[in-house]
Amino acid sequence: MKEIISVSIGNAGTNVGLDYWELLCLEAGIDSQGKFNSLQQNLEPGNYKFFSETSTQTYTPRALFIDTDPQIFSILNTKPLFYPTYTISGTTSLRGNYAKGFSSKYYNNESISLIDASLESLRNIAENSDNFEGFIITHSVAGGTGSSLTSILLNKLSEEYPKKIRTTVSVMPSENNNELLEPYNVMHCMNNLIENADATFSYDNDALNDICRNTLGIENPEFESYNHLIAHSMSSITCSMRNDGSLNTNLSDYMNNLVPYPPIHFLITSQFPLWPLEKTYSPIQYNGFEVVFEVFNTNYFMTKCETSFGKYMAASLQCRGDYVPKDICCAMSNVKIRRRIEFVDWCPTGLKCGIDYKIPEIFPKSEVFKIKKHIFLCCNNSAISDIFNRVLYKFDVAYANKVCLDKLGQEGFDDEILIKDRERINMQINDYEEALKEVEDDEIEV
Ligand SMILES: Nc1nc2c(ncn2[C@@H]2O[C@H](COP(=O)(O)OP(=O)(O)OP(=O)(O)O)[C@@H](O)[C@H]2O)c(=O)[nH]1
Repeated sequence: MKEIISVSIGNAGTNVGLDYWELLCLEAGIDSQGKFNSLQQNLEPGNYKFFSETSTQTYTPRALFIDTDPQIFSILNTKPLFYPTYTISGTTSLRGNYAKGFSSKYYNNESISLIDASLESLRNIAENSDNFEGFIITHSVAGGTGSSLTSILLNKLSEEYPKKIRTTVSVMPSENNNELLEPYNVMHCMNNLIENADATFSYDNDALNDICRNTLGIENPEFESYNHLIAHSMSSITCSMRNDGSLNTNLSDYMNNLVPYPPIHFLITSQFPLWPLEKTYSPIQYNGFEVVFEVFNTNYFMTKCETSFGKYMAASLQCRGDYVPKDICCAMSNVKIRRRIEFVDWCPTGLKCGIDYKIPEIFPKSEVFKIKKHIFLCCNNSAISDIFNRVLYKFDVAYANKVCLDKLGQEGFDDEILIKDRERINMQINDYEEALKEVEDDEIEV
């Protein structure tokens, strides 16, 4: 079992990261002081791998928090669970301007010292690990800090740790966001994710909003509810790594099972059931077939894209809780036909499944019930190109209207850079179109 280091960048990244660790602590029986609370549950030793242990038997998350905004200190100061030295902050937020984070003016003074300090902390965390496998970076692609520092750090990590796996949990913006610089932030950041991340788990605030309203009945959902959903999903991504599961037991399994070739590494997730806590009657007990069938329902996907129009390149199911393996196997073969799930013909991995018999935890202030049978889907579907099309569309509108181009120019971002970035996003969309094409018989090597 290998260690994974989590890095949270910017405001959204920090909020998501904190929720993720809160859930991991609940699942590991570790309290807010980092102490194991034996009253909570029986623990498997593997659960500790994500934490480092001190001589006083205190467990500390292998986690680093980075923000340009110094406010991060006041949030993390109240949380003794985390090492104070692993909170790196600057003096002022980038106020939604990616280019500022990269510009020589700012970069020389502040970004570079933030990144240097972050790399130093990561070296310390890595030295205190037996066999760390890689990184999970939480961030938003739309914020100034979440987009720029993530891009710079990914680049540095690929130089310093070329053999370690770099994954990101990336929050895509809502379609209705009207921040002027956002289209540029998103475009640059997506380019860097294409180049320097090995796998990106994508979440978007519109899809999370729909789930909160339509499934959980929350009239005016806030970030807190979105972040709980993302944290639940992250807990499922890593549960078999923490609990000695049978599928995706480390990050390289995710790569092998879900990423057919490097740029096609944008993954989407869904989970079922999400039973609203406020419902007056207890949750329906779904059977194996029902959970597998429903988890492919587009209503539960945490990224807004038309999966039913796309094709799957690979998909893996993580069953969590009280399952009978035979029921799941039957459900998997039936569901492909009944849901009309189409896989590309050139990728052999198809649909895989693992079971973790531990029932997932929920937040103390949860929106959902604790359910005995939970299922999580992580997949690579060509419909994710919808996101890249939206990125391109928003960029084209902003660029055609010369929105804030002067601000980008002041930071050294000229037309040439912007057009090059645009081209790369276009190539990514073409890659997804290519992926949909069927392989001719004479192209198949025997
Ligand atoms: N899901 C989620 N989205 C958030 C949260 N906070 C902000 N966002 C979204 O993230 C984007 C802004 O990113 P932030 O993380 O706030 O900004 P930042 O990366 O800290 O960058 P600067 O503040 O510009 O320095 C917008 O699209 C927001 O809608 C959060 O807690 N959860």
